[in-house]
Amino acid sequence: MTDGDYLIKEEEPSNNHWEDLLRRMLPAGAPLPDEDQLDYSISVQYQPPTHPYQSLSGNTNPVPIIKSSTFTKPRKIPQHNHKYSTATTNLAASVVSNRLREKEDCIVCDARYCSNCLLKAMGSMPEGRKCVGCIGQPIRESRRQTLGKCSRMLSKVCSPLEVRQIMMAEKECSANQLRPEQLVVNGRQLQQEDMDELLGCPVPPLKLKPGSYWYDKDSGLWGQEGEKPDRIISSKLNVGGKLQVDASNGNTQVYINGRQITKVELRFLKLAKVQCPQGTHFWLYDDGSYEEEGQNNIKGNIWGKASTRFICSLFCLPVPHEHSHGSNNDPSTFLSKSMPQNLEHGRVQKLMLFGLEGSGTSTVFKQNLKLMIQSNMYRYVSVLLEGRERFEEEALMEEKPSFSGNQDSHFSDWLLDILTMGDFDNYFPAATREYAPLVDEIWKDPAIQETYKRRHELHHLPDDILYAEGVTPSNGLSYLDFSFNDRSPMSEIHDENGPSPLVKYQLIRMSTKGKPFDTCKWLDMFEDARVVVFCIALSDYDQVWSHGGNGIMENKMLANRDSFSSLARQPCFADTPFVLILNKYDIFEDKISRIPLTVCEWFSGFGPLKPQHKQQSLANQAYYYVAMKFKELYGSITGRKLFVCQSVGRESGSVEEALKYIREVIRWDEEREEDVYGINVDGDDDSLYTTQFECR
Ligand SMILES: Nc1nc2c(ncn2[C@@H]2O[C@H](COP(=O)(O)OP(=O)(O)OP(=O)(O)O)[C@@H](O)[C@H]2O)c(=O)[nH]1
Ligand SMILES: [Mg+2]
Repeated sequence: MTDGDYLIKEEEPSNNHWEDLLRRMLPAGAPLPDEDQLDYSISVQYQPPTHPYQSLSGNTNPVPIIKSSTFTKPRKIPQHNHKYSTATTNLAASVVSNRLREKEDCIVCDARYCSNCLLKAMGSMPEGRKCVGCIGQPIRESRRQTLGKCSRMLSKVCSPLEVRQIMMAEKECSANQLRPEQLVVNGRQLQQEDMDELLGCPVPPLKLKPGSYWYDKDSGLWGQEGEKPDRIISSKLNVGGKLQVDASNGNTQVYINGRQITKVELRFLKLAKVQCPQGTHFWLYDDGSYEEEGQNNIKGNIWGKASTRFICSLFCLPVPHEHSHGSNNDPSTFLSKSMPQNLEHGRVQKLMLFGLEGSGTSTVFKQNLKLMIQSNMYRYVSVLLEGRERFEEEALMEEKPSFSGNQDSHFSDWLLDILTMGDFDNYFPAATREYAPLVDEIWKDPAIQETYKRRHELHHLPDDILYAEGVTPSNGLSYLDFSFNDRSPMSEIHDENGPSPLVKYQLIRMSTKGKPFDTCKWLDMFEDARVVVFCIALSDYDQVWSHGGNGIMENKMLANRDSFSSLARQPCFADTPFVLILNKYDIFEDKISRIPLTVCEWFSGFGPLKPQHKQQSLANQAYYYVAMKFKELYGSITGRKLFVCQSVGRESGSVEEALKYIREVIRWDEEREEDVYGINVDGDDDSLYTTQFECR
């Protein structure tokens, strides 16, 4: 973008929309910062419009434009200054300004374009996001995952209808499809007509990558050559060669439709109470009914019970497509759909959570546990149960004493029983169940503990299981994995392939029991943290406490401040963004009218403005002030920007918003990194991110 572009914009009629929007987002009573001071990295509770996407797209000029009259000479708009950041509006509010800086790239040659050049370079996009010169050419394979997923920038440049058409074309036009010669099914390379049949069937294999696959025409089972089944597609397609007995590399001597099944499938069959001694040959039909070869007697239906579908999820085995069997509302369908997705993509973002005692850090952590545990609990359970079973088998074979040793607890047997009895709905009726006690109980099971001790022998076990090595929650360190299961209408306007892969996050809770961070040698272990989250109780401003139990009483907010500065100075977090959660907003709100904020000497400069409307409460102003104090402090130590949000630890919704805010911070930081590494190629010196370092 050139200065000329800004000149053009400056001639446009001034648009107060963004100012109004901003005013509503800022803490009530806070003055609209002057243009050189704009800084929205403070989250406030803001009610977004009901249709955030529409509210942005309906605006012909959604990017905030600063009135030119205040500039002495034409100059670049300091984009970084418009960074809205509210926890509650991860779309409408937080993204407005950096949209301008986004780039769209060609899915063939990777050339990148800013929003001004995009339409010129790509025209009407009959094959999706390709430069005009690249139309007709095959896409870059690495871009296949993103086909049909609208970027935020595109959704800004085009109308929703256009976006839909472009995305549809991008996904469906023939030039962008895999080419037949890239696929081998049951040992035979595909021809165009095979491809047409495979991709045109009612339930095609989604997200195909070039490679070799096996396909069981009778049941519809489909997998990668040498692997367990990965999904169930339409049956009876006339594609590929004959299914080979060793297609999935199984060694169980149990066969389904002529294929020797894998160990995990056998385990599943056993849990589903299917009798299958070695040497059994089954016929499995596409409706899930099965019989033993030559017996002409249907024995049951594999997918019939919710419990067996659930077990499939545990073992990452496919279940029939929801359109062909089962209902959308069935929780097990939900699980089975979401779970393999989560497992496929391994990147974990570590969030370090710190806070002095009593700041509500544990509450925030536990809320997150309740809120966010989805697939990970199942992953842990499944891997541990699997491991436990394996060790038990080995113990039996080697005639060692019983593996589980302790007969008192049979929790995992109990869990398996629930699963196989089919009444697990009583135990897991909804996705929002409180899993914490369950996790705890599984954790306490002696056999699981034993399995955990031998976890190095388990291949699929994530190394981050439940609690860190050698440190238990009582030592002040615990962690949990979660992912966000919400869908942003902006980033995924329509994705008929189902949800895109979820990013996994790991919330690591540290308690230093008031010890200064300089003395914590193990902090370096977490150098790769993606974000440092520091939790402070806002209501601490009038509290006194004894730091580290040394008997010296001091104001707790000052103790928080010192602890926070000590953390900000840690070299291992020199490049890690910091988010400050100002917790216990409810108590703060209640207290602030009775006890002035100025009782804390650090806040002696606080002078509330007279509220202009009802919602412009004193608490909001005081929150804003406290946030600014911490931001100044952080800026003076690190030269960087601190992100701040508020929360009420006891309210799960509030904690969820705070976590979403943290996710936005990670995204911004990622975008900033991209720019630091010079990935933007159109010569646009990007003030958004570079100046973030300068911003105080
Ligand atoms: N009213 C209110 N109470 C809260 C809030 N967050 C936490 N609490 C309560 O504050 C107390 C302290 O919270 P904890 O979760 O133990 O926080 P912590 O002391 O930092 O964590 P530990 O050091 O592990 O004990 C608990 O009684 C919580 O229920 C909040 O936002 N509002
Ligand atoms: Mg506590």
